[in-house]
Amino acid sequence: MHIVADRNMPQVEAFFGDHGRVTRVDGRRLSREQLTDADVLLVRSVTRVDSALLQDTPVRFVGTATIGTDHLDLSWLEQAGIPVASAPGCNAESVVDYVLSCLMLACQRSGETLTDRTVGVMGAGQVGSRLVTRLRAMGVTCLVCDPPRAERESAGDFISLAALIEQADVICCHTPLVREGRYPTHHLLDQDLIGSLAPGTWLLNAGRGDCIDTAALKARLLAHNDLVVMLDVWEQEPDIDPELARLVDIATPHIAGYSQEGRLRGTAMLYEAWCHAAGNVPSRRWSDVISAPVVSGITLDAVEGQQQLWEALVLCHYDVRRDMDLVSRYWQQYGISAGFDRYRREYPARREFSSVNVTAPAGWRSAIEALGFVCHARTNG
Ligand SMILES: NC(=O)C1=CN([C@@H]2O[C@H](COP(=O)(O)OP(=O)(O)OC[C@H]3O[C@@H](n4cnc5c(N)ncnc54)[C@H](O)[C@@H]3O)[C@@H](O)[C@H]2O)C=CC1
Ligand SMILES: O=C(O)C(=O)[C@H](O)COP(=O)(O)O
Repeated sequence: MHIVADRNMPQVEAFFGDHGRVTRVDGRRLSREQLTDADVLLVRSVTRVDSALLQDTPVRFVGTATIGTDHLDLSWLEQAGIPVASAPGCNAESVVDYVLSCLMLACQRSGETLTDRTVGVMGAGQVGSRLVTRLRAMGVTCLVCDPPRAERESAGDFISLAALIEQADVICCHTPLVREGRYPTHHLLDQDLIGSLAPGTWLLNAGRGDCIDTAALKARLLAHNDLVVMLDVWEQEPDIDPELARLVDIATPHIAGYSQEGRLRGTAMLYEAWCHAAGNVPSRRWSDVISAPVVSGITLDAVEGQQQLWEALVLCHYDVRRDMDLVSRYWQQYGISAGFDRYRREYPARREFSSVNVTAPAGWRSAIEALGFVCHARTNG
């Protein structure tokens, strides 16, 4: 068996190596000629998988180690009878960790307390619903907009996008890119909605870049510069608008889901799906191949308040400024487009909050666990 895999997918050899030959490719530039004897194709979000790529190739299984599937022509793949696997939820915890790092940095910069803000979450799937769970456990008021879920579920406290924009002063976008159907998300935040954001609103996008009309966003920032904007995803990646990247408060190159756990779970989920399709029993799990964390424990002592604790803990473990600073160096050195992809390829290790055991006075246990860390409570503190 010949397995062709994106070079930016970890540990493919460890999972698939016993079953065939693995060839690594640059997923951004993959061509049909590279697939003339491929049986299995494993991609990331940067490869468009459609008839132009796969027609007349022997590929009989496609796996994408991502949550989003907008880069796959699913209807053509179904018509062609090629089984497809994605990795729902694989990196959702990682994205939530990223969002919390951004929010804590915004609090630190403005001197605000997160519980004084109201967070509006657009898209309450694997990522959005986990974010809401953590924020509500922290005591933060959350509003949720998810029309497909609102339609399907009788219970739930979903509101419209217009109401969310009116009532929330932090807006987090976690919608997939959907171009057709009843609930399209392309430019979901359009010029009018961007114009209606109250001055001082924090706007974060870790869904897909095209869900926001970024020309309109840039125009507003140039005219008023009255929003705090945090973008991990962009229109036209990797060739993103450098002026917009300079204007926003946090600019990262689509790495919200890049925890080591998230990336390994992606590979492992494809391996499990392929085993299932091929009638094999999986013999490896992601936890078998992950390396030991550099930091596995943090001790908190003289904590004065909840907000101080959250900022200290989150930014001590994962400070998003690391990624902002490093990628801006990559952009200077390699240019915007090449630097964007290169930083993602060489992404420095990041572990999820749940990998860290926090030792702290017992009274802080719930505030620590709400964030997603493991807490070892000291009764004498
Ligand atoms: N920045 C990054 O590194 C990452 C980005 N993503 C992106 O985040 C997206 C969301 O991820 P998941 O939560 O795992 O996906 P999911 O498929 O579990 O959830 C998406 C949710 O969005 C809702 N939705 C669909 N159309 C909507 C609309 N018009 N308005 C509001 N909500 C709508 C759906 O009903 C669903 O509940 C992915 O599709 C992917 O594009 C995912 C992982 C990492
Ligand atoms: O899972 C998703 O969906 C994502 O957006 C991934 O984090 C994107 O990572 P790559 O597949 O582009 O490496």
